[in-house]
Amino acid sequence: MNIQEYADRDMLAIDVANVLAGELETALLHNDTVALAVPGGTTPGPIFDNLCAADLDWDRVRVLPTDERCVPADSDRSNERLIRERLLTNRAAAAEFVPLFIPGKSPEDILPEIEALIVPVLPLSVLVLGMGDDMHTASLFPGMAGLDAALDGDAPPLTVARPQSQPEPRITLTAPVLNGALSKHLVIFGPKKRDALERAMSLPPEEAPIAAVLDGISVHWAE
Ligand SMILES: O=C1O[C@H](COP(=O)(O)O)[C@@H](O)[C@H](O)[C@H]1O
Repeated sequence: MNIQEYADRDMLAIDVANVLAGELETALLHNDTVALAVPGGTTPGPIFDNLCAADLDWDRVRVLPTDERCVPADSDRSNERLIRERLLTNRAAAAEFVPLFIPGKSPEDILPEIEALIVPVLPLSVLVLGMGDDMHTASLFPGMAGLDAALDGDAPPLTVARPQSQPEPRITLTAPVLNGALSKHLVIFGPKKRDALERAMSLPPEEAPIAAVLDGISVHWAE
């Protein structure tokens, strides 16, 4: 794991977007299509605002969320909504979005359909993760039912998460898909998350799920 510190959040957003664009460009040299998985939540918006302008063959890029909250796509809690509004715009409007949730059915019922969409785009070429103060990443939450199975190296690519701390169920990529990415980045802001990450390093992944994906990851941090 390598931790890069930035002077401020704006600098981080510009630099990380450049790194991601460079990695996507390289991946596109070697593949007809490439997959970029990105988080939702409050952290990645400024990176998306920069990345969406990158001069890439976006029509060969498949963009998917690392996890989705099972809410309507127009909800302000929808990760899809954030990605569509902040990333799939400008030049990146040509990219194809691959959803992790389709409203109207229960998450368990929709899972086979979503898996059939996701499996063909794997492995991920580029992965960006966020992390909560509680050390969850994607929607792999400490203490949630099914966490051990989702962290297992033989886990199916997706699982339904019902974290007690959250208002809605989630669908999330599992540890083997996250760890199968050719390039992995974690973006965190503020001292609380920095402390949480440092604590996670000495905790088992069942208590600190972020610990399951730190091998070979580039961490980007700004105050
Ligand atoms: O719920 C979620 O939380 C994490 C962290 O979000 P943040 O708001 O603290 O940046 C995020 O990475 C994940 O995609 C999201 O669904």
